Amino acid sequence: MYAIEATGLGLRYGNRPALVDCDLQLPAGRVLGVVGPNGAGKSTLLGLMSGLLRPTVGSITIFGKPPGTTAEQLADVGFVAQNTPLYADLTVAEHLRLGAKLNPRWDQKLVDEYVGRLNTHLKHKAGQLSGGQRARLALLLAVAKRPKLLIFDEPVATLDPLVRREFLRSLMESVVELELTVVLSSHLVSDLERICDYITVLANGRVQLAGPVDDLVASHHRLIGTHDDFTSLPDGTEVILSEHTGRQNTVVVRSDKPLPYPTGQVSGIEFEDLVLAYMLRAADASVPGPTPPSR
Ligand SMILES: Nc1ncnc2c1ncn2[C@@H]1O[C@H](COP(=O)(O)OP(=O)(O)OP(=O)(O)O)[C@@H](O)[C@H]1O
Repeated sequence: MYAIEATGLGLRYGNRPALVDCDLQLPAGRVLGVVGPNGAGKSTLLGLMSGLLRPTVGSITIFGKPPGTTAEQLADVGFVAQNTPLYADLTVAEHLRLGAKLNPRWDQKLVDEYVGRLNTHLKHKAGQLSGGQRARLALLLAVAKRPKLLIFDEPVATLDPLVRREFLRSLMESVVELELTVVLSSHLVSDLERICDYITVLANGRVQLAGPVDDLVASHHRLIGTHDDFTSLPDGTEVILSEHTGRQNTVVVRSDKPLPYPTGQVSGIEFEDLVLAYMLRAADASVPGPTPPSR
């Protein structure tokens, strides 16, 4: 059974589609990064996973059950919305007491162990905390409810690079120690590369690319040469992006087979460039990009 399985998932706000025909399969214990430009549908997808939103079409299950339908299912999912929402007038201690009251699986032992890492006083109000302290408190509240799936919408967007690194490190520690499945959205592709083993690139409300990071990186290549070098590509090669500078032609292609070009003309592609290639293709296209088969 997958931790998350979505088939033909879609959601419209009125007449306006925000997410179209989304297929997704994420095994348990994995970390999925959801990336895409503003308005791509990331928050919509995460809202559907958490059960805050209901699909207009298609289906989604979390550990085999529709999200947000039973108390047990709600306890399975920890969701931290954009901007790590906390109660500004409540202290850190009050947040933790509230969490203990509201969550049947609350892990006080874990809280006692982790609370020192918040780097703040328990009497401080959430409104007085720095972005990094808020993010760490939101993470602690989310993991202490002992969910099986942890969902973060843009958890690090407002943090400086050092705090971001520290926050992501804490997150990864929790993932390993508590055997969590995690989904997080971000514009910061380099952060996602550090911690994700699965990726979904969204643009125009559609999945442009999805699957295990290592497989996707291995099946994409960069070709560099003149325009004439790549007029006919081997069967099964899909052109993702083609760019020209002067006489030089740079082409990003997808192919599961080795390509018959000399070293120097063909090379691997960095994760960040791969994601950007799909985002650029979707931005350039007058029609929405394809929804590739999920793995
Ligand atoms: N409550 C809403 N009512 C109407 N349209 C909405 C609503 N929420 C989102 N949308 C629209 O749905 C589309 C997808 O929005 P969504 O918030 O999922 O994108 P996103 O990728 O999370 O964007 P961002 O990176 O800016 O947070 C956008 O066109 C947005 O304007």
